[in-house]
Amino acid sequence: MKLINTTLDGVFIVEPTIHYDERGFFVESYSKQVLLEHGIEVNFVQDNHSLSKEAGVLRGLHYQLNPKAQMKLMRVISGAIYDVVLDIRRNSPTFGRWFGVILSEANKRQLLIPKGFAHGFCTIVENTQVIYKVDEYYSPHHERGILWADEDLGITWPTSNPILSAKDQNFPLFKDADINFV
Ligand SMILES: Cc1cn([C@H]2C[C@H](O)[C@@H](COP(=O)(O)OP(=O)(O)O[C@H]3O[C@@H](C)C(=O)[C@@H](O)[C@H]3O)O2)c(=O)[nH]c1=O
Repeated sequence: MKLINTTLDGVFIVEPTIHYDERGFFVESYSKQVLLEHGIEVNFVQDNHSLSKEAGVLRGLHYQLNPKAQMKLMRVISGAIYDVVLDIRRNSPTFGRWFGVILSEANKRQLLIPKGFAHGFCTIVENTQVIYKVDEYYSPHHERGILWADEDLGITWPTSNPILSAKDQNFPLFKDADINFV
């Protein structure tokens, strides 16, 4: 398992070593030790699992405000997503910049997302299942979002006509978003 830097400080692609044999494969899907070797100390407390039935389901962009902000470790166990993070740390040199990567059942890549990022993904095949760890419990009171299609962000999603929840259709633009990360 190795961690690959991205264009956003603190965001890593986690590339597992996949051991294929005649039975199938074996992979270490999480290693606390590997994260510690990179100076990342995290206590994951909740695992989430979602199914998106169609290609073009877009969930996001989501975050929880401090003090309930979440680090997330995303992976895909069936299908594929385009996974996107947006830097919402006001004093960051990359504030307002985004990064995207394909996570799939086939590549088994994971995305490690620190606190201070909004996050969303769009499925690129049907019946996509995503599993992720978070280090803070769900808190509806701290839940916030940013409109996925905000032109100021310039995110190149795989579709211009995604399937969205009612909640995700009504998030504010980035410039109006409620953000308490420094
Ligand atoms: C996120 C979450 C939702 N729920 C409930 C609330 C609601 O009734 C139902 C569906 O919630 P949502 O519509 O918010 O689910 P979803 O749109 O999949 O939300 C997720 O999107 C991705 C992009 C993320 O980054 C996650 O942190 C999370 O915000 O599940 C929980 O019980 N616990 C949780 O941790």
